[in-house]
Amino acid sequence: MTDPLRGLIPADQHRPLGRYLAAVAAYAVSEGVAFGVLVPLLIALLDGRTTTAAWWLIPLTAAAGVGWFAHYYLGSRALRLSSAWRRALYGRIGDKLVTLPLGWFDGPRAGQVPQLIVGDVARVASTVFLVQALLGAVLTPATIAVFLLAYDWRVGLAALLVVPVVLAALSVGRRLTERTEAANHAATAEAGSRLVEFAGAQPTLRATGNAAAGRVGLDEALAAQHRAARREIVGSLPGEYLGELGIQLAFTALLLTGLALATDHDLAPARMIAVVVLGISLLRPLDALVGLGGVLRACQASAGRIDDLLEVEPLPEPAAGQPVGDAGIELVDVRFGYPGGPDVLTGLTLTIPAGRTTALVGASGSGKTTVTKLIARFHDVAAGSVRVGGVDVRELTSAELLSHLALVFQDVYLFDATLEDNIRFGNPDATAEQVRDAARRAQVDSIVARLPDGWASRVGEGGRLLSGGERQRVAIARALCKDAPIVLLDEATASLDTENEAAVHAALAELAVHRTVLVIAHRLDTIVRADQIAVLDGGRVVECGPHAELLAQDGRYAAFWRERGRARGWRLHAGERLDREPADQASP
Ligand SMILES: Nc1ncnc2c1ncn2[C@@H]1O[C@H](COP(=O)(O)OP(=O)(O)OP(=O)(O)O)[C@@H](O)[C@H]1O
Repeated sequence: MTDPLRGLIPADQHRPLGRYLAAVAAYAVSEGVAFGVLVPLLIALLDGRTTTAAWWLIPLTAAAGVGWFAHYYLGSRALRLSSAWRRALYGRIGDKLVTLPLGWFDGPRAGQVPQLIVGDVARVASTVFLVQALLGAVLTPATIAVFLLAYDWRVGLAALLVVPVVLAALSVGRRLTERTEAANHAATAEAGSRLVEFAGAQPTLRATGNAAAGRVGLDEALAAQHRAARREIVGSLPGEYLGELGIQLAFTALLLTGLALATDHDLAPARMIAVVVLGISLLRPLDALVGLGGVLRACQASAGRIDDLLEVEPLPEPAAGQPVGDAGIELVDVRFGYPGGPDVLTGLTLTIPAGRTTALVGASGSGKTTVTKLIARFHDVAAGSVRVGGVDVRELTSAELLSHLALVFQDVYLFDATLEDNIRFGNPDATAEQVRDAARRAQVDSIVARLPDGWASRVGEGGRLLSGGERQRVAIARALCKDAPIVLLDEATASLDTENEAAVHAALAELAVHRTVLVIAHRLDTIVRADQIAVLDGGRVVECGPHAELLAQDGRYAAFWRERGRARGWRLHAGERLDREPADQASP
């Protein structure tokens, strides 16, 4: 077994694995012995010596008995080992996931986790069965070879000489077949994902009256898959024929050797038949051996991916944190860029006063979300510092930091549980009264009223049974239940109906009471009401202050405000009052 696989074997499974391997070896050798013992039995039968043949039944029965016992033991052992490995790997991956930097879940590798958990763990756990097949394909022919050499070294030597030729023919054949198989697998996977995409895009395609155009990519993928399948059928034939040809030639070589020896009277015909049959049984498992090579490589690749995840370093943390002062936040000369990308923040400085609401505005991609993620320490800054309550976030343990923060992001995740369970998730120690109170303040009780089972209604996986605005209200209730002094909020960009709009606003107003709120503001009235507005541009804060002050400066913010106002058909009156409540969003 190779390194990545070996590294994933749980320490407490080394001994059981050793016993298992010994049983596998005993089983494989017993099979070889059974084949070997068949030769004298066959010779005795062909010579008409039935009593001698009957005596040979004793070692044959003994070998079969050992094989039967080992096989029985292996069956239960393999299942137990593989489920122990699977359990241990799930445990290690679970333990790792809770230590991964939060930013890891933003990255491309996070999308591979389902495949890792479903496919790769199962494949690594199945190596227990693979080892059995591999050892069988090596030890059984090796045992047969010993018998063959003992019965007739010339036929034995001929069999051993053709082994590398057979292996080479099988390997080349297998490679040819795998190449066309891989192309077909890729084309099939592509067609599958196009079909899934086509299904998911139905509402958009129909709404835009573009259903036919949406099929183009799918039809192309299906045609490509059809071509690849045909190529696989035609392309795999030479490979299969080559492997088969190698085995046939090897059989012929053995047969000719036996015939030559029999013709020269060096080998009795009965003995010749028996040893040639034994030689043929030595070559047969080689086909399986070559096939198992590909499976082993797939297992190694899976083990490598699991290993990569387990190797991800957590962000360094102090053993003990420091007392946090008030709920203010400071970002001082912060530089940050995502791995492999340009700097997103290029010396950003911002003070977010405790107990006040600060709105972040800026063009799409200007780094608003990144600022909130740096405060929650999804990533570490490249230069500068992020301080919460006067303490650098790198000097706090992650549990301590997150205990001061409530995150209400747009992609809020709700569990397929009841509304009550979802809200309680913010604070598992909350009493039923506290949960209901948070729900009431976040306007969740009106959702409860419309659901068939009220508080006991489940919200579906990811909260799909609720609308976007309702999901955000549950997330706000969760934050209220947690009662953290700092709230990082990404306001919903989805258009909300009037009722939801009003409810979300009321919930947000409740959340802002006595808390430090940093809101990525998309709605104009959220911006107007903020205590201060920070305008991001070029990776820095270019303007910061209350709405009236920034308007008076007549700088970047005022230009943005005028432009948005014109675009939405709104007019700004003296005193910064909008002439109507915005029912639309405005992502600056
Ligand atoms: N996980 C990530 N990996 C790599 N690049 C990222 C990642 N997240 C964001 N970015 C990039 O960083 C830049 C800033 O993104 P960010 O999401 O912070 O901007 P934003 O102002 O919140 O944008 P929007 O208003 O559109 O949500 C963008 O160029 C974005 O493509």
